[in-house]
Amino acid sequence: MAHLQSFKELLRVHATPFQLLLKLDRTTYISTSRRNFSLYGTSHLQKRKAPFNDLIQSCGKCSGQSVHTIAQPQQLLKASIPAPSQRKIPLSNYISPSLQTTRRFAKMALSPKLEGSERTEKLNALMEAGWTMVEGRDAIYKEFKFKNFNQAFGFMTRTALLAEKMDHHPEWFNVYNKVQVTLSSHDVSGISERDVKMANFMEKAASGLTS
Ligand SMILES: C[C@H](O)[C@H](O)[C@H]1CNC2=NC(N)=NC(=O)C2=N1
Repeated sequence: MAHLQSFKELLRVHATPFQLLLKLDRTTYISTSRRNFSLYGTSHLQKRKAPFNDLIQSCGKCSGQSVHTIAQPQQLLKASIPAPSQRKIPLSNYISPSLQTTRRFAKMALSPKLEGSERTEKLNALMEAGWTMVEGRDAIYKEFKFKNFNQAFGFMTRTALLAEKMDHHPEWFNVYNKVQVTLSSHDVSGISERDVKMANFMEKAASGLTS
């Protein structure tokens, strides 16, 4: 598979250095525009040297933020993606992005699958509230039981408005006063902060309504 050795190569591939989107790895993406570039990633500085560390240092603004911006185009041209063997970037990772694509990858990078102690802490709280883990996939489930259909549908309506705002949608089934909900983030094939946020919203929306 063709590999990109440097940013120059990427720019050659793309011909003009703006609106590039490159997936550096599972949780780190870079999108550039004519004026700057942004690194999307949850721990691009913590876990390993960011591929554009020299640019980030030169900017001096990044304090381990998840999104880092700004470099001048000429700096980008100088930047090279260090390519130790395991970090060669397949050309197939190069994505000529629509705005929506950029947003989608940013969402994935900024809200990856929950892991470690943060995951345990957040899921335990939801288990206390009656959520359960889904057998065979990384997802959470709860059945809400309301006084009547009206209240069940009102709950769904409020959640639907949030889902559209978050661009994050539940898998659910409603019959009369029951709403069975499964939450998972399809783009990262597991439970992310988005699912925790939606579950907590549902708990509040249902409080006082469930029988
Ligand atoms: C194109 C659209 O933005 C994506 O498909 C969104 C829509 N809603 C979603 N909902 C959930 N639960 N997971 C997703 O990955 C997801 N992605």
